[in-house]
Amino acid sequence: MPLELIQDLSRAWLAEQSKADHVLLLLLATTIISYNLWSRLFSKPPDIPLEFWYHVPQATGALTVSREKKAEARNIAHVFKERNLDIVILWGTQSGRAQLLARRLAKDLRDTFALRALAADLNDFDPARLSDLAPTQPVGFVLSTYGDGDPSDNTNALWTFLHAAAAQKDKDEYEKKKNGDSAAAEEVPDLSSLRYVLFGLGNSNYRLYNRVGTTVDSLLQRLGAVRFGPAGTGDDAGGETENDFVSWRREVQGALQMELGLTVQEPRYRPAFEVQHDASVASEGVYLGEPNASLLNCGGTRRRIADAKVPTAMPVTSARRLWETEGRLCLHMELDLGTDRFVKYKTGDHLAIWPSNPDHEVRRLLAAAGLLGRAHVPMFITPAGGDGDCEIPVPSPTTPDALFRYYLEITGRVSLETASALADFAPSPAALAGLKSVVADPDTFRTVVSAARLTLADLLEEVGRDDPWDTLPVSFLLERMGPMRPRYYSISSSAAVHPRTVSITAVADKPPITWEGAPTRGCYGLATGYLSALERAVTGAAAPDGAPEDGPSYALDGPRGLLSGGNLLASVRESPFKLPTKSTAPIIMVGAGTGVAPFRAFVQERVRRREVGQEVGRTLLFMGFRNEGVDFIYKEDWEAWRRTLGAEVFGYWTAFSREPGREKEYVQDLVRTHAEEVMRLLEETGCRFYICGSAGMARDVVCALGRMRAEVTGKSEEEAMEWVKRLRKFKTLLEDVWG
Ligand SMILES: Cc1cc2nc3c(=O)[nH]c(=O)nc-3n(C[C@H](O)[C@H](O)[C@H](O)COP(=O)(O)O)c2cc1C
Repeated sequence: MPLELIQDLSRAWLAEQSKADHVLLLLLATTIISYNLWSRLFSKPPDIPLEFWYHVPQATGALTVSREKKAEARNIAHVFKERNLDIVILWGTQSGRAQLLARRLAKDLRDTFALRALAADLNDFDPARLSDLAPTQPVGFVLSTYGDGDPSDNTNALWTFLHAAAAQKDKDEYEKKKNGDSAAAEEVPDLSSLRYVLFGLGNSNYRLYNRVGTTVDSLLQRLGAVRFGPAGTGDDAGGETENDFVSWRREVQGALQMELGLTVQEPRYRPAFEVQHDASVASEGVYLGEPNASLLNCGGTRRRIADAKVPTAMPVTSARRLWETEGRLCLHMELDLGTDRFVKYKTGDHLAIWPSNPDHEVRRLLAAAGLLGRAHVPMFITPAGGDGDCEIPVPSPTTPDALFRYYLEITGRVSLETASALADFAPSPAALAGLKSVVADPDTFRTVVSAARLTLADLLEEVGRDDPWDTLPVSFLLERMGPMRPRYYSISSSAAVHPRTVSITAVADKPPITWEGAPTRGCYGLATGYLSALERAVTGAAAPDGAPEDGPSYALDGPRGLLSGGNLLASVRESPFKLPTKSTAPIIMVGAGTGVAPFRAFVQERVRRREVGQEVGRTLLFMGFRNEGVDFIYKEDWEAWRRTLGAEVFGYWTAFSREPGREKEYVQDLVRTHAEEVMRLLEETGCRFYICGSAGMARDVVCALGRMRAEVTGKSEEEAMEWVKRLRKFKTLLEDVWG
């Protein structure tokens, strides 16, 4: 509309208005301006969403690192050349096992063939430069699958690169087919000079078993790379990862021998690390259990605060037992996040907890390895030889006591390979004979050692009897035992309601006690054992001198008193398990046992939204427990929240699988009983379906969903499962599961 016409029209309109109209208009304008001014200056800021302020600045993995590192150092071909390497083994791990296996493979190749082999973090290299490698520069990939068939954090960059490159190749081929070979296309990464082998770690209880290993393998080949050996898989379901790895490695050795024309060296143990004890070193610089330099000698306050992943000392502000039976107990713990602005969480995140090893296991390993006399003598750990794996898995200098207590996973089951390798260090013919009798036959080993959950200390004691294994090198222990890794717990509090406090919910198995208050064999549930000891200390429930039923004791004060007064080392890990942004969106939650923990946080948050006047959408919760009178947790919370939200908004149902005199019922049965409403809600925009608990339970619930869809639509179960896949893809279906 031309400007003059608008001016004419408004002039005509104004001319027709009375004085009273003008006054009214003026009043209206003044009211609007005053209202705006008032709300800006005097109103309270909105109570929700607080998540915005409490967003955790998580390290973003490869991207963050890549910006900091020089391009050359991130070019794998350059590193090969610069360090004169023969092979690089790259590990992609979430909880440390792939890293350990990659290091073992590199060490084995050094020992067997005198190869210059390096084990390295995938994140240290730019995946786009894999194409720079020559066929004489082979690479090994050792990759675990996490979450719901997802890559570990440090595999993300490779994962994204391979998917993008393969999609580009598909597009390129399509264009060429359509428009002829001359069709202009972007350059597709060419990996045809890459020679590789691959081992995937997974657990067949999960729906997407070893998805990362299989996917990376096929994408590499799609881009022209050549696998010169078998693609191995290690299945954690039956605890067979170690054995699977050893068989795969044997085949890889054969393939490498062919590929590179190698000769086998005389077999003898070559330590990967040099360890020197030095009593004269100033104690302030010695790591006594501090996880990193930022916490060394700092009295609990870390110096470098810019990384939310760095663990910090968090006080346990309250702890209680939600239930207790003869063999197990369930803990609810609350921790104060303190004042460090980088330590924050969002509803649905995880808390990573760094446990320590129990006193008796530390003592027994020190004694069995002949290190009791030097338990507190500082030692320097450096890489042995120039061409090896230079990364030291623990801080140095440290002490044997700190090494076994804080830095290494010493309570895991000993593997056949590690047990066999001990033969070189047997302190006596009797010990050697004892060792040989258990390692000679894999079946005997499985029953005598694996099924009995023997730790390394158990085995050394068992076969060495009274002889300490004092020729056992500390390097051997560093190579064989993984670095201590945190255990993750779903946070059971809402960040909007408790921004500076997190709560966790954990079930601990009570270890079987048979002598002197110490478990006979191994340690069941390292972190949960540690948390129960902490709970006893915080609540004052500990019996003097640790009565047998109290379980193992721990150095709860931490190194140099870092954790005294009931603190533990923890950090927040971001999780994609999040509530929809709109509080009106319906949500369906399915959880079993402690799997209901994040749902406690979700419902708590929705109640808060209601309390501040927001509308809350339909909220359904299906929970599974064993026994109503025993392990049904947070019953009072659910009841109170249903009263606040109203049954028309919040509905919850329970299934019990071990209720005497009642038929077993599981969460998937509950979901099926409510099929009509569940299916209807899933059609609504923004609806989310959450599952939290064991992988087996999650699989059963997903199958139930597929069947329900097939029944509603009359289509086949395969088609229904495609629909489930789409739910996952579009983040309508979210899972937080464990093996
Ligand atoms: C929370 C969680 C999720 C997992 N998800 C899968 C999965 O989707 N598929 C699979 O095959 N294995 C899965 N696993 C099993 C791991 O791959 C297996 O435990 C592996 O040994 C871990 O290796 P890492 O320590 O190197 O990360 C999962 C394990 C955990 C604890």
